[in-house]
Amino acid sequence: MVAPQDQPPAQWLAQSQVVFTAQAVNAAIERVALQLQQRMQDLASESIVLLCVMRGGLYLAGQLMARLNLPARIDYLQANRYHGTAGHEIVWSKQPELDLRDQTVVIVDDILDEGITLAEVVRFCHAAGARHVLTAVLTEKDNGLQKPLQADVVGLVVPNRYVFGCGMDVYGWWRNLPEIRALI
Ligand SMILES: O=P(O)(O)OC[C@H]1O[C@H](OP(=O)(O)OP(=O)(O)O)[C@H](O)[C@@H]1O
Ligand SMILES: Nc1nc2[nH]cnc2c(=O)[nH]1
Repeated sequence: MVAPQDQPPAQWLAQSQVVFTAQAVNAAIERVALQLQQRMQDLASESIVLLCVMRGGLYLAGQLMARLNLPARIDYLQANRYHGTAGHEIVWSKQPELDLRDQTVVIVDDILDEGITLAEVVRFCHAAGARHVLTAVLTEKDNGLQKPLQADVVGLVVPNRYVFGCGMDVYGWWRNLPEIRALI
Protein backbone atom coordinates (compact mmCIF):
# COMPACT_ATOMS: atom_id res chain seq x y z
CA MET A 1 0.00 0.00 0.00
CA VAL A 2 1.60 3.30 -1.15
CA ALA A 3 1.22 6.23 1.30
CA PRO A 4 -0.67 9.20 -0.24
CA GLN A 5 2.42 11.44 -0.16
CA ASP A 6 4.34 8.83 -2.18
CA GLN A 7 1.70 8.43 -4.90
CA PRO A 8 2.78 9.59 -8.36
CA PRO A 9 1.21 13.01 -9.04
CA ALA A 10 -0.70 11.74 -12.11
CA GLN A 11 -2.68 9.59 -9.68
CA TRP A 12 -4.40 12.69 -8.30
CA LEU A 13 -5.64 13.65 -11.75
CA ALA A 14 -7.05 10.18 -12.24
CA GLN A 15 -8.79 10.33 -8.84
CA SER A 16 -10.41 13.75 -9.29
CA GLN A 17 -12.93 15.68 -11.37
CA VAL A 18 -12.82 19.21 -12.78
CA VAL A 19 -15.09 21.52 -10.78
CA PHE A 20 -14.03 24.78 -12.48
CA THR A 21 -12.33 24.98 -15.88
CA ALA A 22 -9.37 27.31 -16.48
CA GLN A 23 -11.74 29.63 -18.32
CA ALA A 24 -14.12 29.81 -15.34
CA VAL A 25 -11.20 30.45 -12.98
CA ASN A 26 -9.87 33.26 -15.19
CA ALA A 27 -13.31 34.88 -15.32
CA ALA A 28 -13.53 34.66 -11.51
CA ILE A 29 -10.09 36.24 -11.12
CA GLU A 30 -11.19 39.14 -13.35
CA ARG A 31 -14.21 39.66 -11.08
CA VAL A 32 -12.07 39.51 -7.93
CA ALA A 33 -9.67 42.09 -9.38
CA LEU A 34 -12.51 44.45 -10.34
CA GLN A 35 -14.14 44.18 -6.92
CA LEU A 36 -10.85 44.75 -5.10
CA GLN A 37 -9.98 47.69 -7.31
CA GLN A 38 -13.37 49.23 -6.49
CA ARG A 39 -13.00 48.60 -2.74
CA MET A 40 -9.57 50.20 -2.67
CA GLN A 41 -10.69 53.18 -4.71
CA ASP A 42 -13.54 53.67 -2.22
CA LEU A 43 -11.02 53.66 0.64
CA ALA A 44 -8.89 56.18 -1.29
CA SER A 45 -5.83 54.64 0.30
CA GLU A 46 -2.36 55.53 -0.91
CA SER A 47 -0.59 52.84 1.10
CA ILE A 48 -1.64 49.45 -0.15
CA VAL A 49 0.08 46.19 0.69
CA LEU A 50 -0.91 43.01 -1.13
CA LEU A 51 -0.16 40.30 1.41
CA CYS A 52 0.11 36.81 -0.05
CA VAL A 53 -0.52 33.83 2.24
CA MET A 54 2.04 31.33 1.02
CA ARG A 55 1.99 28.99 -0.55
CA GLY A 56 -1.56 28.64 -1.80
CA GLY A 57 -2.18 32.38 -2.23
CA LEU A 58 0.67 32.68 -4.72
CA TYR A 59 -1.44 31.88 -7.80
CA LEU A 60 -4.16 34.46 -7.12
CA ALA A 61 -1.67 37.06 -5.90
CA GLY A 62 0.33 36.75 -9.12
CA GLN A 63 -2.78 37.08 -11.25
CA LEU A 64 -4.01 40.08 -9.25
CA MET A 65 -0.66 41.85 -9.53
CA ALA A 66 -1.13 41.96 -13.28
CA ARG A 67 -4.68 43.30 -13.02
CA LEU A 68 -4.77 45.85 -10.19
CA ASN A 69 -4.24 49.28 -11.62
CA LEU A 70 -3.05 51.15 -8.52
CA PRO A 71 0.19 51.59 -6.62
CA ALA A 72 0.78 48.66 -4.28
CA ARG A 73 3.59 46.99 -2.43
CA ILE A 74 3.81 43.22 -2.18
CA ASP A 75 4.68 41.10 0.84
CA TYR A 76 4.01 37.57 1.99
CA LEU A 77 3.70 35.38 5.04
CA GLN A 78 3.63 31.67 5.57
CA ALA A 79 1.19 30.12 8.00
CA ASN A 80 0.33 26.47 7.40
CA ARG A 81 -2.11 24.15 9.07
CA TYR A 82 -2.80 21.34 6.61
CA HIS A 83 -0.72 18.16 6.34
CA GLY A 84 -2.03 16.14 3.45
CA THR A 85 -5.79 16.76 3.43
CA ALA A 86 -6.32 17.29 7.20
CA GLY A 87 -6.16 20.55 9.17
CA HIS A 88 -4.16 20.98 12.40
CA GLU A 89 -2.76 23.85 14.48
CA ILE A 90 -1.42 26.83 12.50
CA VAL A 91 2.36 26.98 12.30
CA TRP A 92 3.85 30.31 11.22
CA SER A 93 7.17 30.06 9.42
CA LYS A 94 7.36 33.59 7.95
CA GLN A 95 5.93 36.92 9.01
CA PRO A 96 5.62 39.88 6.61
CA GLU A 97 8.63 42.15 6.43
CA LEU A 98 6.85 45.40 5.62
CA ASP A 99 5.63 47.54 8.48
CA LEU A 100 1.83 47.23 8.23
CA ARG A 101 1.10 50.25 10.43
CA ASP A 102 -1.47 52.57 8.79
CA GLN A 103 -1.51 50.45 5.64
CA THR A 104 -4.47 49.12 3.68
CA VAL A 105 -3.64 45.43 3.68
CA VAL A 106 -5.21 43.08 1.16
CA ILE A 107 -4.77 39.51 2.32
CA VAL A 108 -4.77 37.10 -0.62
CA ASP A 109 -5.30 33.37 -0.20
CA ASP A 110 -6.44 30.41 -2.26
CA ILE A 111 -9.20 28.97 -0.09
CA LEU A 112 -11.37 29.77 2.89
CA ASP A 113 -12.35 26.39 4.27
CA GLU A 114 -12.94 26.46 8.04
CA GLY A 115 -11.69 30.05 8.06
CA ILE A 116 -9.17 29.49 10.82
CA THR A 117 -6.13 30.57 8.79
CA LEU A 118 -7.69 33.73 7.37
CA ALA A 119 -9.11 34.76 10.76
CA GLU A 120 -5.66 34.44 12.32
CA VAL A 121 -3.98 36.42 9.53
CA VAL A 122 -6.60 39.19 9.83
CA ARG A 123 -5.95 39.36 13.60
CA PHE A 124 -2.23 39.56 12.92
CA CYS A 125 -2.67 42.48 10.51
CA HIS A 126 -4.86 44.43 12.94
CA ALA A 127 -2.38 43.77 15.76
CA ALA A 128 0.38 45.06 13.47
CA GLY A 129 -1.52 48.35 13.15
CA ALA A 130 -3.10 48.06 9.69
CA ARG A 131 -5.63 50.83 9.01
CA HIS A 132 -7.85 48.69 6.76
CA VAL A 133 -7.76 44.95 6.19
CA LEU A 134 -9.44 43.45 3.12
CA THR A 135 -9.53 39.75 2.38
CA ALA A 136 -9.68 38.10 -1.03
CA VAL A 137 -9.83 34.38 -1.63
CA LEU A 138 -9.98 32.54 -4.91
CA THR A 139 -12.37 29.97 -3.43
CA GLU A 140 -14.61 29.36 -0.45
CA LYS A 141 -15.66 25.87 0.53
CA ASP A 142 -19.40 25.27 0.84
CA ASN A 143 -19.08 23.13 3.98
CA GLY A 144 -22.04 24.39 6.00
CA LEU A 145 -19.79 25.40 8.92
CA GLN A 146 -20.16 28.53 11.04
CA LYS A 147 -16.96 30.32 10.03
CA PRO A 148 -15.10 32.87 12.15
CA LEU A 149 -15.23 35.37 9.28
CA GLN A 150 -16.47 36.00 5.76
CA ALA A 151 -13.99 37.05 3.09
CA ASP A 152 -14.60 40.48 1.51
CA VAL A 153 -14.13 39.09 -1.98
CA VAL A 154 -14.65 35.44 -3.01
CA GLY A 155 -13.91 34.18 -6.52
CA LEU A 156 -15.69 30.82 -6.61
CA VAL A 157 -17.61 28.58 -4.23
CA VAL A 158 -16.26 25.04 -4.28
CA PRO A 159 -18.02 21.85 -3.11
CA ASN A 160 -17.31 20.30 0.27
CA ARG A 161 -14.52 18.09 -1.05
CA TYR A 162 -10.75 18.37 -1.09
CA VAL A 163 -9.90 20.63 -4.03
CA PHE A 164 -6.65 21.42 -5.78
CA GLY A 165 -5.19 23.50 -8.63
CA CYS A 166 -4.77 27.30 -8.98
CA GLY A 167 -2.47 27.50 -5.95
CA MET A 168 -4.06 24.66 -3.98
CA ASP A 169 -2.05 21.48 -3.59
CA VAL A 170 -2.76 17.83 -3.24
CA TYR A 171 0.11 16.34 -1.19
CA GLY A 172 2.32 19.13 -2.49
CA TRP A 173 1.44 18.67 -6.18
CA TRP A 174 -0.58 20.49 -8.83
CA ARG A 175 -0.65 24.03 -7.43
CA ASN A 176 0.26 24.99 -11.00
CA LEU A 177 -2.89 23.50 -12.56
CA PRO A 178 -4.94 26.25 -14.29
CA GLU A 179 -8.23 24.50 -13.42
CA ILE A 180 -9.73 23.48 -10.07
CA ARG A 181 -10.32 19.79 -9.43
CA ALA A 182 -11.88 17.91 -6.52
CA LEU A 183 -10.82 14.52 -5.22
CA ILE A 184 -13.45 11.82 -5.83
O1 LIG B 1 -9.78 27.94 6.19
P1 LIG B 1 -8.82 26.94 6.71
O2 LIG B 1 -9.49 25.65 7.11
O3 LIG B 1 -7.92 27.47 7.78
O4 LIG B 1 -7.90 26.48 5.48
C1 LIG B 1 -7.41 27.38 4.54
C2 LIG B 1 -5.90 27.35 4.47
O5 LIG B 1 -5.46 26.03 4.12
C3 LIG B 1 -4.48 26.14 3.10
O6 LIG B 1 -3.21 26.35 3.65
P2 LIG B 1 -2.18 25.20 4.01
O7 LIG B 1 -2.01 25.13 5.49
O8 LIG B 1 -2.56 23.92 3.32
O9 LIG B 1 -0.83 25.76 3.40
P3 LIG B 1 -0.47 26.05 1.86
O10 LIG B 1 -0.97 27.44 1.57
O11 LIG B 1 1.02 25.98 1.83
O12 LIG B 1 -1.15 25.02 1.01
C4 LIG B 1 -4.92 27.35 2.33
O13 LIG B 1 -3.84 27.91 1.59
C5 LIG B 1 -5.43 28.29 3.38
O14 LIG B 1 -4.41 29.15 3.86
N1 LIG C 1 -5.50 22.22 -1.39
C1 LIG C 1 -6.43 22.44 -0.45
N2 LIG C 1 -6.09 23.10 0.64
C2 LIG C 1 -7.06 23.29 1.56
N3 LIG C 1 -7.00 23.93 2.74
C3 LIG C 1 -8.22 23.84 3.29
N4 LIG C 1 -9.07 23.16 2.50
C4 LIG C 1 -8.36 22.81 1.41
C5 LIG C 1 -8.71 22.10 0.22
O1 LIG C 1 -9.83 21.63 -0.04
N5 LIG C 1 -7.68 21.96 -0.67
